[in-house]
Amino acid sequence: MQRTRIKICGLTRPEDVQAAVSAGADALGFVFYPKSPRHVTPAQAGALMSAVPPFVSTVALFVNASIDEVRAVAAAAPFAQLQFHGDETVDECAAIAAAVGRPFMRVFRVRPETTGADLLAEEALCRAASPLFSSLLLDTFVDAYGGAGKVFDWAVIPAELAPRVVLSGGLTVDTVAGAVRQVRPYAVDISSGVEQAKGVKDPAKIDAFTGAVRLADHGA
Ligand SMILES: O=C(O)c1ccccc1N[C@@H]1O[C@H](COP(=O)(O)O)[C@@H](O)[C@H]1O
Repeated sequence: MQRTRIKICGLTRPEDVQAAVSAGADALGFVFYPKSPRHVTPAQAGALMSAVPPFVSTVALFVNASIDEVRAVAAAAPFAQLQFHGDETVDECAAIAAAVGRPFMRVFRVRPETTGADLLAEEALCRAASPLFSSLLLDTFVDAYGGAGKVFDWAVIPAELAPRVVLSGGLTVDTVAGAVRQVRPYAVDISSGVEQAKGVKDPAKIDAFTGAVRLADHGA
């Protein structure tokens, strides 16, 4: 069985980057949405990313940003992948990704009425739109866009889609093992669940989170 990849999002401090890397995170997320308490400037992100070792990926998260804003970040911070977490259309995601030459994840913010067919249709649309599309990231619909710690009903995820999705939305140290066992996603993504305060990560929670994922991967 494949191991579940782990993304830790919303890093703002060098010690939090170090904690996530030490805990074995596969990807680190940096938020370029000015309204987020986890927002970093391009220069701050460039400095934080310079401490990330070669085989750990970096993700730049945007909410309704323009091509020029994404270009400005790309010039200052060597991120590996984009995460579009707003109301961008699929074509806008594809155009921005092409402009900066990076693959992209597109968020689907799941509502109570969302169906499995909706998720499959969205993934097909993204694949058709761009060779740079990497995966759907599933989060819970909230007005504030993300990082809100809210869970959706994972039962909506079709079994055939699960191995390709990034599962997020209110995951915690206590719930992630159940999520991995139930959904078997490609990856899990967490932000608020491993914080001690907004924008400040808790190294013990990061360790516990990655440990819980690994145990669940091994059937424990
Ligand atoms: O982290 C943020 O502040 C944020 C802001 C705007 C959009 C998305 C954001 N984070 C992403 O939200 C989900 C869920 O986070 P949480 O674990 O429920 O706190 C996750 O994909 C983050 O990458």
